[in-house]
Amino acid sequence: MTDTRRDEELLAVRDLVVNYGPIRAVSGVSIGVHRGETVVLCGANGAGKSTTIKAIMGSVPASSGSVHLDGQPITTVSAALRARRGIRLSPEGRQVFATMTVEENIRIGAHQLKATDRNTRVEELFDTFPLLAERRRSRAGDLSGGQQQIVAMGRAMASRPRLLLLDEPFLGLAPIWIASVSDAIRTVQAAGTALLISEQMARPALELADRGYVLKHGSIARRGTADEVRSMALAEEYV
Ligand SMILES: Nc1ncnc2c1ncn2[C@@H]1O[C@H](COP(=O)(O)OP(=O)(O)OP(=O)(O)O)[C@@H](O)[C@H]1O
Repeated sequence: MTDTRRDEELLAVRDLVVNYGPIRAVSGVSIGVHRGETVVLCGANGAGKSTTIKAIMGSVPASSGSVHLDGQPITTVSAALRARRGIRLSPEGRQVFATMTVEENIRIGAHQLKATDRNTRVEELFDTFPLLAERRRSRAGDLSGGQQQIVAMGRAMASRPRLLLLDEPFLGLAPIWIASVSDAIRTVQAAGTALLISEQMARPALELADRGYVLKHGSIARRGTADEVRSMALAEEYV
């Protein structure tokens, strides 16, 4: 018997429509992410990237269409339950808990693990993200944007997700921090975690990706390998 699960997509979004009242933000989007794969969703401001990511996480409802994780429908499942099933989001604007330390932020991310596993996981994260270990006792709000991005990713990785959603991880970062966040993303990839990255600044994200989609006015305008999407994005000035 062949192992069809290996070929099956980890995340399958089909014909997703999201309306905000009378505004249609996402209009029939179909995307897939395989196990261990990195996929970029790029497009201009307002194209519908964040809304697609939020609908996958379950923080905005799908008006129609479906979302499956590992072949199981999760379209109407709460965000909390999706997190338990292995999807985690590092949101646009990082949204770290500014008055808490880096370690406290990471511990919050680990809350769904068994109590006996939490300390081990937190130490594992400090081993894999040395930049977090260096700032372990710093207030998260005192860190630079790039450092906060890595805190947000560490917090999301604390529960060992199978799929990590990154919404605009490079937004507003200086080149040196783009390089550090790229390194942190490579660490996530090395752990075997699948990634879906929403990014207006497509170039650094596509350098890390296997495949990409280009969203325009709420619909998928293009799709292809990272190289193909990079050429399209260059021609259309997304990068
Ligand atoms: N809460 C909301 N209520 C009403 N309209 C919204 C809301 N959030 C987003 N929109 C609209 O939905 C469309 C898609 O927005 P979305 O934030 O998903 O795009 P985006 O590609 O992520 O853009 P950005 O790069 O600015 O985050 C835009 O027209 C936006 O104005």
